Amino acid sequence: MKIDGTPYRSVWVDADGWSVRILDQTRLPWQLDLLRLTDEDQVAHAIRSMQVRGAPLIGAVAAYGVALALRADASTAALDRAVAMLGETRPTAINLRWALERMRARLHNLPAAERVAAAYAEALAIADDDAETCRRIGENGLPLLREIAARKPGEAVNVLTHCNAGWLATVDYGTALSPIYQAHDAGIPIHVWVDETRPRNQGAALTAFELGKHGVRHTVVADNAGGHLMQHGQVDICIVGTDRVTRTGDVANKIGTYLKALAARDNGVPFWVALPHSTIDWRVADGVAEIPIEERGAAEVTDLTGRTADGRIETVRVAAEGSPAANPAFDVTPARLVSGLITERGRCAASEAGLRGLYPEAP
Ligand SMILES: CSC[C@@H](O)[C@@H](O)C(=O)COP(=O)(O)O
Repeated sequence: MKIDGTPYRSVWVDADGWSVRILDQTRLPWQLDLLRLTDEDQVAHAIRSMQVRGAPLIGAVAAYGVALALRADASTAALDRAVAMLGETRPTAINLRWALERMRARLHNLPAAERVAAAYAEALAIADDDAETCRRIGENGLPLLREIAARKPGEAVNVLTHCNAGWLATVDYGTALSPIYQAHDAGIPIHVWVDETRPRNQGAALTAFELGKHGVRHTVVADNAGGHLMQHGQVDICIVGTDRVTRTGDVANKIGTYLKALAARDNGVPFWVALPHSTIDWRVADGVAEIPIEERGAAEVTDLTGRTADGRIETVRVAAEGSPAANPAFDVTPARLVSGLITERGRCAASEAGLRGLYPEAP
């Protein structure tokens, strides 16, 4: 996708042919900082600190982290160490484990001398796969928006989304935002309600930034506004991304997603979830009981970061001094509240039968 006319992916290999470049998402939307990562510890730090975030993107960046680790030591022990260390960086998004397992499977049986080149090739294949997958998710979600547009000629289709499931969360195009970009490019009038997404404000900072750069009309709302908007007929459809979908169709996503699904159900608003194949955890059946939910630091809740009037990026405390805070970063929306899933292979019911219909080869 483009920023001010320049095409970007969210991760790429530098012109030097080996170091890894990312956009520092902790500085967006205020500053466009390109970071250069040169070893697996820097990659782990980038994922933990959320300089890169979003389920598909952290998988792709971790894959490059394995390639960087092997440059220093291509032994099997080093490969296993890098996979284990990078796999510990964030617990909820299954894409991380998916990408690392794919790297390990590709590299384990190769002679050490062949591993570095193969690791870069595999990481690129993962990145390319994600970009193409997300493009297709857009194609498969587009008819939903077209149908709504056909029912209200001359009026904008109002979509509500939570967190950032755009190109910044993937290698390119995004998941939930991909159909929105395709609809906008096809001339369908679209307006997006962007949940701010406390505590880290991925909606206000990243989704609003992306949509603005693409020229998509949008409005940032406080997280708690969604129910009211739905009651008043101002939301035609909710589309969100996800960090892990169980084989039965339960959906883990950024904290607050579940409440939006409840409000959507109460108001008869369709609630769709967009995901790539790498987000499905075929090993898990019960999302609420089995998906690990990341607990992040209290400071993300008690403090806010933003730009001052004179252009400095500063963090200020908003909670009362001394009050403790809890920060569960994800929640699980049970499949029964999900209208359907949008994947690169098409749309399906949020159920084991629905998913297996699209992925018959799954374990
Ligand atoms: C295509 S991204 C889907 C999800 O990863 C996204 O909605 C989300 O919850 C991201 O959480 P984050 O904590 O910012 O990594």
